Amino acid sequence: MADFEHVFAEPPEGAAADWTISQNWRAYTQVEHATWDTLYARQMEILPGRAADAFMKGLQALRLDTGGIPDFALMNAKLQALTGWTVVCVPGLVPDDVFFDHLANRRFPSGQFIRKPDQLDYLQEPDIFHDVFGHVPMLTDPDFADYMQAYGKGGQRAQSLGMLRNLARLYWYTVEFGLMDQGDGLRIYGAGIVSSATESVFAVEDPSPNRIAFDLERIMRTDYRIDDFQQVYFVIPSIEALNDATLEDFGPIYDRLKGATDIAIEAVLPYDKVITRGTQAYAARGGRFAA
Ligand SMILES: C[C@H](O)[C@H](O)[C@H]1CNc2nc(N)[nH]c(=O)c2N1
Ligand SMILES: N[C@@H](Cc1ccccc1)C(=O)O
Ligand SMILES: [Fe+2]
Repeated sequence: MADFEHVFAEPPEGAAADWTISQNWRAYTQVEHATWDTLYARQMEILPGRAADAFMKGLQALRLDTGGIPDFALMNAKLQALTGWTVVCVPGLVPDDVFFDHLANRRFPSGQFIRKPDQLDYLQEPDIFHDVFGHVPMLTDPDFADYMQAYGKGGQRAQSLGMLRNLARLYWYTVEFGLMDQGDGLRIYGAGIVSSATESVFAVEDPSPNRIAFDLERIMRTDYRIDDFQQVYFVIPSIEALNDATLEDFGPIYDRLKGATDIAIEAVLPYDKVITRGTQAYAARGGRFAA
């Protein structure tokens, strides 16, 4: 991660001790506001029928479509009234302990910058479109709001126990790339998917990836890829069920994980509850680097 443009080892100049910076909303250019509008409009063509109802409802409630990059002062007034969460600005990826401290206090750290017009489809670091459009709607859901705070506290604990590599996979396969069985079909709730035009279609409809029922310990043993569409998605029955499954003390689970092997990204295990078994054709032909 060291060569990412927006990663720093200590709070950069102008940032507070908790790494927050001012959004400085007035400084965004017309091009930057237009980038938000383009990305927003594109997702609205794709997400109805694919994104979870909880996501669509949250998006509506926050009114992130009033033109341009949302002003956090206005957005936070709505969000805070709903679930007590606020969004704060950070210069980019922040260290894990800083990230967890924000979540544990119901503050979601969002990048301040927006992607350049030539990066609409792919960028490595989270920008304000991913962080706000992707993450914040779900924070209006009371159960999800509690889950994220619990994850922050759980992260602090995992870090002290040296188990962060395992716990980070839970975040990855739920908060970032989670699918939900909504009853009327498979739906997206993961921020990394809903903020991506291409993965929004791939995650729900493509025959390539495996889709496997949520299994906490299995997820914490499963590798993930950060550079392309996922080869496996895990499906929760509901946000409430996700919350229930993660309330238990992870101590004994961590003890078991210390002696367990990692599970390959494309593996399907005998005990997996398989929802769709993938062909893995997309990854086999070279993923996003395919000719
Ligand atoms: C697991 C770990 O906490 C995770 O990679 C964190 C690190 N720092 C971050 N910092 C920001 N701004 N946003 C993030 O999503 C994260 N993720
Ligand atoms: N229950 C977990 C904390 C946690 C909750 C929710 C998500 C992640 C972690 C623990 O004991 O460590
Ligand atoms: Fe994210």
